Amino acid sequence: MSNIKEECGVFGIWDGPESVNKTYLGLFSLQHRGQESAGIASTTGEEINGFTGMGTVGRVFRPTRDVLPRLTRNCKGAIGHVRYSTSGSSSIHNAQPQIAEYSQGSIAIAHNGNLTNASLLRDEYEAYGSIFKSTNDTETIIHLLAKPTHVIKPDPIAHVLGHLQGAFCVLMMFTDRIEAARDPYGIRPLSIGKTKSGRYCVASESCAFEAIEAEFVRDVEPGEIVSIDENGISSRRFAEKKPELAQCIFENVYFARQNSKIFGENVYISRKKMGRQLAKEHPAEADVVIPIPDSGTAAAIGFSHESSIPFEMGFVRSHYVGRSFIAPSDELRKQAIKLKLAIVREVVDGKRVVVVDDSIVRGNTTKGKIQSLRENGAKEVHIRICCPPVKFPCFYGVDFPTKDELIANKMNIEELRGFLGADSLGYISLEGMVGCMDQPAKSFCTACWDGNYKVPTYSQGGKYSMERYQRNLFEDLEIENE
Ligand SMILES: O=P(O)(O)OC[C@H]1O[C@H](OP(=O)(O)OP(=O)(O)O)[C@H](O)[C@@H]1O
Ligand SMILES: NC(=O)CC[C@H](N)C(=O)O
Ligand code: SF4
Ligand SMILES: [Mg+2]
Repeated sequence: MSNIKEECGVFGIWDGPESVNKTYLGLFSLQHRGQESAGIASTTGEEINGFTGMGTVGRVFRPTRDVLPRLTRNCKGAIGHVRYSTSGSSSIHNAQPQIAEYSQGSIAIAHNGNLTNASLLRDEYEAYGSIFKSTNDTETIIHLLAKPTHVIKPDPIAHVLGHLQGAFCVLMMFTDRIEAARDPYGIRPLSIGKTKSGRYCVASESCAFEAIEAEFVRDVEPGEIVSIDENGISSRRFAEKKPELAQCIFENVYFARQNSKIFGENVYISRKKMGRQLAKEHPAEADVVIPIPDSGTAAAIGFSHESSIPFEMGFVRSHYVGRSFIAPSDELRKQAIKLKLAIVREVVDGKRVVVVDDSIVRGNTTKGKIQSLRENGAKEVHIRICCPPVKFPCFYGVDFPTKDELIANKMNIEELRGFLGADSLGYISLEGMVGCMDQPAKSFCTACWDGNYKVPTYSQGGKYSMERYQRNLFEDLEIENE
């Protein structure tokens, strides 16, 4: 498995008793963004109920648990979350949506992204006696909302959002509405959809709308708060949109599903364009182009179109192994790569093969598979990668490892080619990759490739920076066994 960890996914809808089932379906289609825990919270208009569990959506909400019907009773609206931990351990106490009671009533909160000042804020609140029940960044938002000097502000939510730094697409559900907000840099995606009956929903990716037969309306603007309730939708700002956005282009390269529209562009199309660009920058003399599925597939099609080298599926992917990078340890990641990708000998035997993938992070996937291609008779192996070498950590909600673990920091491209056992290795250029997007380069974050962190990073204490007094020693077991 890869060492990249998935993003979280959020979904919210105000559609009466239908809301819970639609949230379940929405989360199902966002499953690729996080498989550690899942949860749904619903409101009756008077109270908020919720359920979270470790594992995938289907597992947490398995029919024998009878949770969905119970959450549906008198339901007016619902929000949901799928998590891959980037702040705090992978434990049930960090699963979302998190529900709390405070002086203004009940709140449920679901968050995608990473707050870079959460640790600082937590220090401040703990110094005044606040007790946190989780060890993630998200709970900090609830404490900010509950602060007596904040509840009396004309718009407490806008005020509190103004205190947050880093990446946040956050859904806050109160008994009478959902408030959805996106950080002023627009780091993570968040879109608005509309059901056939005219009810509104929000989701991390537009692929969730397809699952409930809703149509894509537009993205939530960076710095915008969208309110969804019985009367429909309304919008206000908590901050101006930054003139230079920092939309995570890694969403387009790797995270998002290919039928989603991310930052205004279809993911499949942008990946295919990147594949074409890659073929222009690093052509190869070969007989066949094969992708490392799933995320390398669209880029490989683009490479094949541009180079006129036939496209084949030389690897088949087991759909009974989840997206590989979610495994909690390197050993399990490597094991999962073995189980996940098998080679079709008939495609590669005696051939000069171009292998296209979206990224190399630790090199587990590429290293593991090149050797097997040789064993299956490939005459030559040319690796082509659809993003530049990943050299810098991400502090905005992608759990990239530390700098030292990134293979591109351990060796140069020629050394890496030798290490991987390839005949040639070519990465798309940063300009080439960004140039495939419709929006100008300055709209995107590219920090993990060029170290240009446009958004302040403050606390860099890592994933466990708020787990000061206790660590969940059974994190791995919890993921596996719940
Ligand atoms: O260099 P590494 O550390 O191995 O990480 C990079 C690999 O991991 C990801 O795939 P993954 O299997 O996680 O997801 P996918 O099934 O969506 O392609 C990515 O697409 C690369 O193949
Ligand atoms: N990847 C994410 O967006 C995770 C959200 C939040 N930072 C958490 O760790 O729970
Ligand atoms: S550092 Fe990389 S992964 Fe993180 S937000 Fe920026 S582009 Fe995305
Ligand atoms: Mg992949």
